[in-house]
Amino acid sequence: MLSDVLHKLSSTISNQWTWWGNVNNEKDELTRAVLTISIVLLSIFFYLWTFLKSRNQISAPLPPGPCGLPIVGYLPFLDTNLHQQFAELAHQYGPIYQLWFGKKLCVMLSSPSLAKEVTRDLDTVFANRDPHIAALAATYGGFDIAFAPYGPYWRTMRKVFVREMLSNTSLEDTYSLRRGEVKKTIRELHSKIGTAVEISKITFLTEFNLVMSMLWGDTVDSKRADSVGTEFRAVISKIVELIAKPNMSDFFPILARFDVQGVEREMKRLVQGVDRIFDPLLESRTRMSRGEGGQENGMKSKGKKDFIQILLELKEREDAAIPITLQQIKALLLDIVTAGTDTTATMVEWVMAELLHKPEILSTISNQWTWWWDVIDEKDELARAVLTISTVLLSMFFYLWTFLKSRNQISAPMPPGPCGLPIVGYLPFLGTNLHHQFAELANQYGPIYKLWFGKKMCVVLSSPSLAKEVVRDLDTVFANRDPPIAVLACTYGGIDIAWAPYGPYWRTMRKVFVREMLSNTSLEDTCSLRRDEVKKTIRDLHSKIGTAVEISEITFLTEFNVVMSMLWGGTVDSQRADSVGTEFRAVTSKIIELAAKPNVSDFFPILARFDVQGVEREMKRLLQWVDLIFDPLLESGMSRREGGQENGMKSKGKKDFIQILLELKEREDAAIPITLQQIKAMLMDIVVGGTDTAATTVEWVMAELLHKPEVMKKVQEELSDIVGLNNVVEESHMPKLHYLDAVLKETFRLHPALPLLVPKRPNQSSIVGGYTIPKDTRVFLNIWAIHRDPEAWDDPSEFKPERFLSDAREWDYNGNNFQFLPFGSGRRICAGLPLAEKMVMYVLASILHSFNWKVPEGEEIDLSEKFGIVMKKSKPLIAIPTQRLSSLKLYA
Ligand code: HEM
Repeated sequence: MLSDVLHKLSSTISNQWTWWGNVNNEKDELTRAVLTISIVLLSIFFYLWTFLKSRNQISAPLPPGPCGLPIVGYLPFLDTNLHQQFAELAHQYGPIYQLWFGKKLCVMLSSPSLAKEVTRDLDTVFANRDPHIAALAATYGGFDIAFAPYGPYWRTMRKVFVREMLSNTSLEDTYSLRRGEVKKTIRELHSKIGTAVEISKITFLTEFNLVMSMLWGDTVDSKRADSVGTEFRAVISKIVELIAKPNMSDFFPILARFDVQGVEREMKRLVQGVDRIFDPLLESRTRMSRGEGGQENGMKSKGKKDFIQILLELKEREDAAIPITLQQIKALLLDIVTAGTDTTATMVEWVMAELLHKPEILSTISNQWTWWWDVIDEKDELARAVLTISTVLLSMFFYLWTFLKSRNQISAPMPPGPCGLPIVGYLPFLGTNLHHQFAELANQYGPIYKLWFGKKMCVVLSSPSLAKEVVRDLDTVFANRDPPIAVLACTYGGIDIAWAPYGPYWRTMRKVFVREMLSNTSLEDTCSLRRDEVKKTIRDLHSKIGTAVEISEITFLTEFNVVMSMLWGGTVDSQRADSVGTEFRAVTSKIIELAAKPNVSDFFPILARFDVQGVEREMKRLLQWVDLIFDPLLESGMSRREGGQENGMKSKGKKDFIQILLELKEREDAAIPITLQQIKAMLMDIVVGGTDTAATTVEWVMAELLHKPEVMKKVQEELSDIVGLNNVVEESHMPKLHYLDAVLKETFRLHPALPLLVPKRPNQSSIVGGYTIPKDTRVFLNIWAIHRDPEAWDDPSEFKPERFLSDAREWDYNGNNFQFLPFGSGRRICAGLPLAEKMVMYVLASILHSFNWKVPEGEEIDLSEKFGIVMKKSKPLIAIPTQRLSSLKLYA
């Protein structure tokens, strides 16, 4: 029985779980039941284990703090003046201590150095908010600036606010409005001379009118503004009071739905009050902007737009990366009006109270500051304006930080997606062609959806706009990789370029590679090496004229030899290179296949140590094999250095890439020292990543051309025109081969070498397409689906190179057009791009110019795909070359 179960377990895994749904006899059913129970038990064990482990893992202790009572924690001991109570507790427990408020752990910080740690050193980690239920209700669900989660939405809102309302120019343009308001207050106070006035009321109204006039220009008439201001004052003070009120629902989420203290209900009532004030003002403003009232905006006289006008315009823009709704505008207004009025008014009241308390200071100030009222020149006016603005800004800043308590809470929902089965998630339903299956799921669930692979959450993105969000707007967050165990095994623990975590190590490795191997000068210096390798291929093919050749074998060897000669500067002799290349091809395709194979160790970390499928073991075996190739080559590189013959490109006084790497390895002063293993990891990237991708691309182009003889004819006509039948192709011809370039681009569109790019892993939770993607999720960008999106492409499944010629848009490989990303985009875009483009074009042009090609008799071109990290043809392409150029000399 046990052996039966184990047998089923292993065959299950290798068949990727498809039998799960297709049991056809009782024995199978029994096995399935036993398997399910084992998985459940294993998972429980696993959860217990991870829980215990995570408890033991936290190396620094939690801060000290008072114990409080069971369940309610410190809540029953809270005073009304929290800030004073917290300061007293800090005397007892130190500048950092913890308190439990029900189920919520709170940490108080009360020293400048801790403030610096949180707001400077760990700024991005602590930049999130922890809005109370009351705050969420007051801000239409956290849509304002102050409570929005740290991410692109917050960034957009804040940018709009700071740039449009608080830029130097806007502040200058609105100076007269502020002056008008202050003058009005002085006039009003003058009319009350000798009678008692409530300072906060006067200051609130002044600040309120000031902010309102900056928002609305001068479209709200002053009487209406005053009455709105009085209403607003009452509402705002209640809102601010409610936000700060300890609320059971915040500390016991289970009680939240009952709203025991009625805080949420009361807040919603207040927000309705705010709506009653804002809605008519916004409606009349919308009518005005549409020209119904004739007057376009409140600052028309100066040809400027007031802030409301700008917000309303943003709302109407359909192409905005983050569209703004009316509710979001209101949330923003509420922030500005609340932060800009109550805080400032309160500060002024406090200053007045202190001054009245200390009459001697008041008299000094009134003597020194009389100019505040009696400005006599422009300089004074400017100083007064700057001071007023600084006070407003400082107060707003103060307000924004008052409610700071960090927690990684994101209010957007999780993406939709299929449920899958308990524990194993969607794993049993995975097919062989993941990119096709992902595209079908996108048709069902939309361009962003989630899947659970065991314990691992994956998100698949399949639209240009989502691609943009991830690789442009949130590039640094998503620049991390999520290497599977198999990949870690073959990259010496992820120390190569492609899988290294985003950070200084990756940056150094990538910089060394790009600067030393792929700079324009290096590419020029190595041009003759590439020419020699391509000539060799042409010679080789000529010797096989009339016989069937496997295209990918030829192209792999060519690309491999090109890369190897660039690395070793032509020092590896050609026969040795050819035999190494043939071995390498076999290993490379196994490595790439294994790296893409679903591995239960990745999805159930508890099983990783058992390596149930043997993927890790197999990968390590392949790596030993690669070591057997690289080690002697590296040793010969080292002995060349020792033996005086510095490098393979000595004749030109240049260093080959291996020499540069070996030199770096010996440098003791390097910021990030490079070891031999890191050099080998980088070589793996270059050789494995650079050859198979390029060779497969050439094979796809050839397959499409043999499938469409009319396109092949046009390509060869262009070659005859540009190169001439009496010449061989040179790299210098490439910029003129426009049609071949379009053919290559169209092939990349239909058959991108990496259909899901390299999976990304966000280093913090973020919102993409309105959904939360939690930290450490595995994120796939399905560029295969994007490249065939009918909304982005006409006849998306048709091979039509002309679209890259006739379309007025600029097409390149730099990842700026999010409809077309064959090399990825953003920081982790393909590092070998300049070489890849050169090599693929050069090899293609050469074999298409030197030979005519046909498929063997009775064979048909098969264009079906086989998924892998690199997407291959499911059947290798076989074709027969015949001589095209007249002179035999051109093949020598
Ligand atoms: C037709 C040829 C090639 C294609 C289609 C291709 C495509 C790609 C893609 C899609 C990525 C991942 C980008 C992302 O995740 O956004 C990538 C990464 C990479 N490629 Fe290429 N590549 C090609 C050739 C090469 C060559 C020739 C080299 C080196 C000589 C190379 C070196 C790399 C490296 C080092 C990375 C990792 C970059 C990083 O993570 O910073 N590639 N490539």
